Amino acid sequence: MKSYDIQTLIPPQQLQQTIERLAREIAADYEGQSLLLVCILNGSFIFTADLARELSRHNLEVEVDFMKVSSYADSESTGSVKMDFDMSRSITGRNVLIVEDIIDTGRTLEHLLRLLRTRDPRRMALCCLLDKPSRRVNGLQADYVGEVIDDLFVVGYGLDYNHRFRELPGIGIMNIEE
Ligand SMILES: O=P(O)(O)OC[C@H]1O[C@H](OP(=O)(O)OP(=O)(O)O)[C@H](O)[C@@H]1O
Ligand SMILES: Nc1nc2[nH]cnc2c(=O)[nH]1
Repeated sequence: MKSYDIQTLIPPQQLQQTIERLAREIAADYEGQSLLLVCILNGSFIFTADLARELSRHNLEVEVDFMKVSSYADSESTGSVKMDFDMSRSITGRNVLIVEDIIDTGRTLEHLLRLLRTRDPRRMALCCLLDKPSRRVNGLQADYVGEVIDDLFVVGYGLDYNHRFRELPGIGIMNIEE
């Protein structure tokens, strides 16, 4: 049986402070406007919920929608993402904020942004909780970044290892011992 060693990287209190800061930055940019948060499933479900609740303390109209995408194995050559689950409404003319748990190589979001731009949003921006810039294979940069982390495999707060550990309240570094 495998045992898992998870070492705390970002405790819940620090995540809360980070989300409060992100909400302030976003609210300053969209003051008095409406904003559609697009939660990229699965990993972003907790982050999106907490960010939406934090944004409710500011002066903007927030809606939330969901989509689930995965990169094709040959996505670099096809430039496409597989749409597992699309959002339920039009984004044409809307302020859209894509909410991601983590940006690693940047491939998923590069392809997703290209797809969503064809739907003519008014303004589209990207918010990620965790950013691993050392892993990037393209120039992708988020507009709002929670925490920059090293090239470590992390779990918790929505992020999984083999579908487990999404429920952990903080972010931990996963060490796998066979
Ligand atoms: O920058 P990239 O290298 O493309 O990786 C980032 C993607 O990987 C994770 O999703 P994952 O495929 O693990 O799915 P999940 O959110 O359903 O767990 C994360 O939520 C991003 O969508
Ligand atoms: N759970 C998890 N998913 C990822 N996808 C890309 N990087 C990571 C990571 O560190 N943890």
